[in-house]
Amino acid sequence: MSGVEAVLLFSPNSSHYRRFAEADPDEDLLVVAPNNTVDAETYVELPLEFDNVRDRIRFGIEGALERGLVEDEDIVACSVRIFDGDPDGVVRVRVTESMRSGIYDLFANSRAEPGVIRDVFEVAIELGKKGQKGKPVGALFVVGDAGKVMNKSRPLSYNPFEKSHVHVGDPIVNVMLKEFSRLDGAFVVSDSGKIASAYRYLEPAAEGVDIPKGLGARHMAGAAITRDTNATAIVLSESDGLVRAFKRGGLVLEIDPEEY
Ligand SMILES: Nc1ncnc2c1ncn2[C@@H]1O[C@H](COP(=O)(O)OP(=O)(O)OP(=O)(O)O)[C@@H](O)[C@H]1O
Ligand SMILES: [Mn+2]
Repeated sequence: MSGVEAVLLFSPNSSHYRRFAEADPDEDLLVVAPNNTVDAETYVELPLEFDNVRDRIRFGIEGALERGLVEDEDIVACSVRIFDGDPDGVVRVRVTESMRSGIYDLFANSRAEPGVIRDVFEVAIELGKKGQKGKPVGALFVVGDAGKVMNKSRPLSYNPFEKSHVHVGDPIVNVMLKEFSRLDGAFVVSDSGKIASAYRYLEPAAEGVDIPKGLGARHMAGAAITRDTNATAIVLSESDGLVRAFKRGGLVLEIDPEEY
């Protein structure tokens, strides 16, 4: 394709991929898909199939940016599926540095399953939009590496999820999470999305944790537990209404639920 820096093929089938690869062997061809089924040389993992084309493209480009495969101001062509079936559309996009939101890193490189991160993230966004009965509410979700997280925390109250085998993403669970978010402490969620506990008081070591000044104890505890374990923390702030994610002891994402 002329006038573009690279061609991004979103979830191509093998004949589709071959057609592009043979048409112009010198072209920078990137495959963006959940799995590299076509054995592409340059491949960006898409941890989730986004239904929305705009989200899918933005996410794929962010992944390519993270990997240094495209850069600010590049014009790229994205071959994507817009209707059902095989890729059926091409969208030209100007890559901008602002596409690097942190979402890609959050989903692609977390220990928990990407779908679990998404489900928890969506609960936090929804809670942030609506609050609890119209009042702003805060919440702290610690996702992944749950055994270690449990070892570095203690219960503030009885655990309503004890012996239950419920998972995030289940509509009834979302109602429960929102209900329990009025109370203190953190939710602990396993790699596969099982809710291990509510009302956990986190006791991680806080040295070496570097988070923006002005954030309080909830954010500090959330950030610190991700340095002490391989968990990801998703925090909704009661005071400023933002959803933040922490990994490896640092802030990776900050989003206003109203704009998401
Ligand atoms: N170590 C901890 N483990 C679990 N939950 C905690 C911990 N520390 C604080 N919290 C929870 O965070 C709540 C708010 O605390 P604080 O106001 O200090 O946090 P914050 O970071 O300013 O969050 P917000 O922006 O929501 O006010 C507490 O009421 C408590 O439920
Ligand atoms: Mn506070």
